[in-house]
Formats: sequence, C-alpha cells, structure tokens
Amino acid sequence: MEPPDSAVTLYGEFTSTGNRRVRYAVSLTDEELIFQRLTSSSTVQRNKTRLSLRDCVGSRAHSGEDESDHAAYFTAYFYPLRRRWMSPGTCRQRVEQSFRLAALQDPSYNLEEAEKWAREVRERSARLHAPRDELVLKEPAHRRVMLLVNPQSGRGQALSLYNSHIQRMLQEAGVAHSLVITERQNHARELVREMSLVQWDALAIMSGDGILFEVINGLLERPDWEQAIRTPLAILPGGSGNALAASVHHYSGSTPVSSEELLLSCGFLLCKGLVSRMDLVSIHLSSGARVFSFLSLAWGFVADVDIESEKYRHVGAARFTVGTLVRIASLRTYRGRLAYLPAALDNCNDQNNLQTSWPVSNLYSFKNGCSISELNSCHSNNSNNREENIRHSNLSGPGPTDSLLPPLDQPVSSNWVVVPEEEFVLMLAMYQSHLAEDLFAAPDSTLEDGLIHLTYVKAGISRTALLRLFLSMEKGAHLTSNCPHLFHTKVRALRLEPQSPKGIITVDGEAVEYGPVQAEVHRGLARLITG
Ligand SMILES: Nc1ncnc2c1ncn2[C@@H]1O[C@H](COP(=O)(O)OP(=O)(O)OP(=O)(O)O)[C@@H](O)[C@H]1O
Repeated sequence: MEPPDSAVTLYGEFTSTGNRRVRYAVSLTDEELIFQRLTSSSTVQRNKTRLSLRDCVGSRAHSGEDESDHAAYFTAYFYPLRRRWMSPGTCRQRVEQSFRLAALQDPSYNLEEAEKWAREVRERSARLHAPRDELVLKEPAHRRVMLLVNPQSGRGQALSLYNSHIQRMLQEAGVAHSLVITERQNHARELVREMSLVQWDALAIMSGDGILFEVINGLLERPDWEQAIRTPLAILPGGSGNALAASVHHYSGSTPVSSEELLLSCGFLLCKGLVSRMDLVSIHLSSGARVFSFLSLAWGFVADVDIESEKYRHVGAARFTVGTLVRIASLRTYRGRLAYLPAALDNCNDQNNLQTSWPVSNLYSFKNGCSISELNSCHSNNSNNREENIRHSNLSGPGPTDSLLPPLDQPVSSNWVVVPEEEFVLMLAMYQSHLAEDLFAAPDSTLEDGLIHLTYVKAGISRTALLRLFLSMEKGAHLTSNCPHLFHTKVRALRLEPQSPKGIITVDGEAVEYGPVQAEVHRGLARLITG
C-alpha cells in the first residue's frame, strides 16, 4: 500500500460499519477526507475515494448501540456536486460516510478517537469556509436558527419537505433550530415585528417568496429596524415560484436544477452559514403606504400571469407556463407612464453599474423637474440642481429614507428619464436574477449590485414574439434576442403611473393596490445566507 502523502495530518485504519472484515485506510488533509479499501494482497490497488471538506456539513461520533460492542463510530455528511442522472449539469447529492473504530478493547479510548476525527472534520471544513469579511454565522453547534414554514405554500408540501430533507440536514450540521409553522397571512410579519431578535443568529424561511416578503417588512417596521434588518435571513424553497431560492442557487455558481435539488442546494448553504448583503427596494404605493421588496415590481403581463395562475397552483412551478399560455391567448395592453433615474446618470462610482443597453434615441430626458403626468405641459423651473429638485418623500415610520424619490404627487427630478411610450404589454423591475425557478429574467443582476433591472415590452408585439421572449427567458437569452418591442436598462429609482382603469401590480409576486407607484433601491440593506 502506498504511504500517506505529506498533506495527510491524520491517518487511521478502520473497518466498514456494515462488514467488519472490510478495512479502510482513512486519511485527513486540510481539504479532503480520503479513504481506500485495504486488501490482503499488495498487488491489488483499490481506487481512493476523495470527499472534499468544502462539501461537508457536519460530522459526529458515537459509541456502539450494543453494550458488547467496544467500538466507536465516526460519520461525516457530505453534499458534493455530482452529475445529474439522465440530465445535464450537476446537483448536490447526499453522501453519508461512516467508519468503525476498534483499535483497542477500551470503548472510551475508541470513542475519544472517533470524536477526534469528527471534530477535525468539522473544524477543517469550517476553516475552508472562512469568512470573506465579517459576514459569517457562528459555528453550527452554537448557532440558533428560527425556521418559519408556511404549510400552505406551493402545493402544500413545505412541511413534508422540511421533514424529509431539511430537518435531517440541520441535524447533520448540528444546527439547533426552532420550527414555527405559520398559521395565516401576516403571521410571520407580526411575529418578527414584535419578537426579541437577540436570541436568533438567523431567520430561515421555508415557503414561496411571500413569507420572506412578510419577514423583511416586519423587520423594517420595528423601531430598531436598522439593527433588525441585519439579521441574517435564509430561504428554503417551498413554494411554486421560489424566485429568490433560484437566484441564490444561481449566484453560488450552480447550474439549474429540479425543485428538490434546489432545496438541497439551499439547505446546504444554510448549514454553511455564509452571509451576504442583499439589496432591498423601497416601494411607495398610491395610498401613501411604503413596502420593502427584495425581488420584483411588476405590472401588466407578468403581474397578470402571477396572480391569475394562482388557480393552477396544484401543478406547482408549471403554473407560470400554463398562466403564460392562457394570457398570451388573450393578450392585453395597458396605458401608463413610466419614468426612471438611470444608473448611468447617478453619482455612483461603480463602473460596472454604469452600463445600459438602452438605445439613446429612445430616451426622453426632462430638462426640468416634472411629473410624468405633466409630460405634455411641463414648465421650466430653471434649476439643474438635482438636490434642489428632489423633495424627499418623507414617509413617516421606520425604515431608511428614500433620498431619490419625491412624493408621488410631485414631479420627478430633471435627471430622470421619461419613457416616450405610453402603451405597454408589461413592465418588470427586477433586483434578483430569477423571477421563478425557470425564469432567468435579469441574468446580470446580483444580490448587491444596487440596481433595479428595468424591462418593459411596448404594445404592438405579436403573440408569437412574446411567447418566444418567454421561452428564451428560461436561459436568460431574451435580453439579447433583438426584439424591437423589448427595452431593458438599469436604474436606481422608477415611477409608474398606470392609466388603464383596471390592472394588477405585484410586489415580490403578491398583488398590491393598483395605482401610481414608485421605487428606490437601497443597496445591501438586508443580509442573506448565500454560497
Ligand atoms: N397557514 C397559512 N394559511 C394560509 N395562508 C398562509 C399561511 N401561512 C402563510 N400564509 C400566506 O400565504 C401566502 C403565500 O405564501 P408563500 O409565498 O410562502 O407561498 P406561495 O404563494 O405558494 O409561493 P410562491 O410565491 O412561490 O407561489 C403569504 O402571503 C402568506 O401570508
């Protein structure tokens, strides 16, 4: 047998848990657990199995269940990326690796040895995920997570998915968690608004995107919102859309996967506990209310499909496909006025944020502060000073100040762009990459780019062209499809004034009051567990 290589700092010879005659040489390096079956014949070379400690969520030791068994056992749990069966790409698959340690007749010695191995595996695995900065959760054994599950989300399967996958994963990682099953709408919002947060290291949400919306808004309604919104949040997909879960999975560099595979991917990230900053968008509604959004603001086709497809909920994620086909068959257009503050014109220094695919000839930029409603009768106020033009919308209540938004009934500033079109099929503002598991709507959006990715489709698009757009959205190719009816740009703030008497506006997939609405992005305001 070849000697252990120099990177190996722990070595042992153990037996299989199922068959004591099968022996293994087991090595631990800073990066891998390596094992190889030992044979009596030195001519037989068995392949080494290597498991990366980056893929390990936890490890534990225990003594034999039977009193006559003097051995101890050590088990490590891995979720490596493996090739998918019968389909392209990779996904995380569970691997449980156990060994039986019985070097001496003394059970306590064997247990000590097994505990040493389990501890080394845990510590080395944690070191490989050392924080990029201060954003990392406490080690699993000291971590306390509140897990909110909506039993009604999606096809009503969130609780059974928790029982079948997440509970076991968290146990394997040694993460203590308290389960809260939401009982009604706004339950999660009220709970996080009132409760003490100091005892929790993270709030995890297993549902569609609706409960996360409630949690974010509940946190921002607290008097201590500035601290509260820094509570790390985690998303585990349990709904039918699962847009944020799909986005987080995409940001971790992984390829698209099925719903169950997405759950394992997000569960793995929760066990690892790396935290990133996440943009939130402050949205002013016509009633004067303000809500905070982490995903999208939609009007027209996308909002209609989202809400009207609720009745096809029983088919899961396919509800959006069914809804899209139904709505395309009876295509509607909407009148309205749209204006935005381009990221390119903003004072931000981030050069990456300054690109826009907007054709310059399509821009109608005001010289002076002017509301969209006043588009055709705007009077000059002869001021080019942006600071002077902006009268901040000082909505009362907690949460950050919106420095880019004037009150909804006041003109937008002179550095805003007013879209010349007034007849639309859809307006979609995104701040994450995915609108649903298979809708890669804003391909270059990242968690904390400080941007609203604004897309609209103007009236006149054929049904076939619209269908083609949605089909290409699965791969994020719609933005490069050269569709003359589709426009896309990156903005910091926007205002929409619908003029069609009826319609649907959604925020994060939930319908909100229909009427004028405006939005401003707050870069990195929240915290999210990611990869
Ligand atoms: N026990 C419950 N019974 C009924 N509704 C609930 C319950 N708990 C939460 N809700 C409400 O259900 C709504 C939808 O939740 P969620 O987004 O989790 O699921 P979903 O709509 O199925 O998911 P998706 O957005 O992916 O389609 C939320 O607005 C929430 O307030």
